[in-house]
Amino acid sequence: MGTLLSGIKAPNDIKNLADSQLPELCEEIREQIINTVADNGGHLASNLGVVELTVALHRVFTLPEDSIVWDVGHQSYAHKLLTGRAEEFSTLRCEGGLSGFPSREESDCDPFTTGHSSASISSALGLSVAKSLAGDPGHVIAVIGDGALTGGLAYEGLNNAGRLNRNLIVILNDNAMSISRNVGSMARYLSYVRAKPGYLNAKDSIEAALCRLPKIGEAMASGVRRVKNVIKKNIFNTTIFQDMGFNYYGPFDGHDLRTLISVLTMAREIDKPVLIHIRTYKGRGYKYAENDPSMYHGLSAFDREKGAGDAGAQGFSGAFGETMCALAVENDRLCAVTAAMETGTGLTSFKEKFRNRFFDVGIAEEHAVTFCAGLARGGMIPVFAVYSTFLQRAYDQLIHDGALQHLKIILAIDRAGIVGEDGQTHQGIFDAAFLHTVPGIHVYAPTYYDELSDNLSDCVEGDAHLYAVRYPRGKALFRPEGYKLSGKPFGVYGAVESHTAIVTYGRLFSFAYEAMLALAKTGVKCKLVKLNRIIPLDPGVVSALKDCKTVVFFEESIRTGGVAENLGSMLSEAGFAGRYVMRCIEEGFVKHAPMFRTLEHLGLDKDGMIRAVHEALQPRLRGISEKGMWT
Ligand SMILES: Cc1ncc(C[n+]2csc(CCOP(=O)(O)OP(=O)(O)O)c2C)c(N)n1
Ligand SMILES: CC(=O)[C@@H](O)[C@H](O)COP(=O)(O)O
Ligand SMILES: [Mg+2]
Repeated sequence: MGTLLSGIKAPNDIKNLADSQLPELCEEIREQIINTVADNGGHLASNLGVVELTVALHRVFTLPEDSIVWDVGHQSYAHKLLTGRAEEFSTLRCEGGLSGFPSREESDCDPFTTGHSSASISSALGLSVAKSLAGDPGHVIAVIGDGALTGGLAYEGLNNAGRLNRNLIVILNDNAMSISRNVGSMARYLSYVRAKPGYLNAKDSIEAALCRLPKIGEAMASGVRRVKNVIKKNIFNTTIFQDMGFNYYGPFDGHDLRTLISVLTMAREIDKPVLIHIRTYKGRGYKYAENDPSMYHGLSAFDREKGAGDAGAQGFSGAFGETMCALAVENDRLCAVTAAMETGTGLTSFKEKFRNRFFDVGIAEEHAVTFCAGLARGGMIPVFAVYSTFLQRAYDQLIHDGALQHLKIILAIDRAGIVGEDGQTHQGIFDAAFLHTVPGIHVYAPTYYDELSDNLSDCVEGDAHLYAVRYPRGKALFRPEGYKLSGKPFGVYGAVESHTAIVTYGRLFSFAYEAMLALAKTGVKCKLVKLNRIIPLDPGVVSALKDCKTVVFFEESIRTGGVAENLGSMLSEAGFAGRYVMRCIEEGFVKHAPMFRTLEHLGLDKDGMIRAVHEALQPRLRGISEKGMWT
């Protein structure tokens, strides 16, 4: 670690450095971030883009009295390094180590634990109002990217904040990129604002004025007043932000420390909402990331000298993308919709081949579902490819705009289940539960790529209602020899006459099958029920299980409201008198760790399953047998 950075042991230590040392500090921060992400994986390009901004924020504001809310939070690495977490930074995204996102548990300089986009203005506004009510003078700053500004929630925040008579600073970090190139009218508008010549003149004169601003110290007050006056004269009056009640300043060079510090110092003094528009470059300071900011947005460990290789969409996402292309050739009504996750969901080749049927709607999951409703109403067959965790945003739209209208919308739910290093905010462990409450939906959980294709093509062919096909992050696991697609809602494998049953779905089937084989070798014969369609469950599943003495259900999902609970209640109604054990995710939030380590911890790997079956068969040893049917 660089010498300046290693001297920063606590929040606000940065204030002990001289102005002249700050560029070197920025270099050290960049080095630290590049090396750590090369070792551990993580979000590189976005973090490299905000190094100067972060340094400027920490120079001007005092944490934790003042609060910085990073939108999404994937760009908070420099902030971590400057708030007493430099020593532990090498543990970033590792099990037991620092989170890759802001985390309240980690530091009181992280006001919120975040990972989902477009929420910063709302939460910063609430915090600011609370401070005001409590008589707390602290400032609140929201840093939001141009990509995050495509999310509707951001406008709800802006709308609400516009009339505030208190200092609230929103920094728009405009790098013209979401994960892919930013899309939509707002992106176009920002590029217009950035490029408008009259505007640039104003910017130049503002910058010239700012350069004359004295150093922090005695002369600050008059300097700030002077700059405020100059800025007032040069303010660009016609931005949407100005119209919404914000004082708008910018766009400024977001890599120019002196300008940033001066503007922030000025903005701190204004008892109104202020929006500071800065232009930054994603990947700044690492040539590979500068050249391909999209690939370096978030990535696995790589060789720093050689850079990362672009593997393209692989695993389930790759299979989904290929299937979509194949289906689109046969059916010209098939459309693909993504909420700013084109590459992650495997839709790049669909976009290239079927440009007029591909829609990146920005980070706008609610809109995406309702937009799909419109497409469906107009006779198209929309497939919304979305990560499980982000679909949470669109619950009402599924019910009101989709299910109630009896429209055919297909959800391709990627990253369903444990996702690994992104951790708590990104685990896909809620959809299987909340989709139970969406009337009429059919949800499939393929274990293998050909099952995914089969399910998707059935949905495209099927009647008019909501469908979801949910599949995990990464690749398919063990496939039993001779395993064939059944095309049925469930299948029964192994010792079909046994009174001991394992039930599961999705990728856990692979582990369950291996567990079943291992148990058989030790004389414990089980049947294995694989659920292909998890909502609604086929009544045949109940028939296959109701005479069992012991049923153990493994589910990579939150227990409350999940498939295991639902099956339990169906069995109960059918008069099941055996022991029903559910091994699901009990804790609401599962921390970051490698995906398979997490499954192991949760007892959802092969060994965990073997243990659970043994325990279920010997309940008295654990002293829990008399407690009823469900455990
Ligand atoms: C609700 C939601 N949808 C999607 C994402 C995935 N996501 C994370 S960062 C990102 C792009 C953000 O772009 P921007 O705000 O401009 O930040 P940048 O990376 O460019 O600094 C996306 C789409 C998310 N975190 N939350
Ligand atoms: C910050 C964010 O929300 C995304 O960048 C997310 O981390 C992507 O996850 P995958 O790596 O699984 O595509
Ligand atoms: Mg951006």
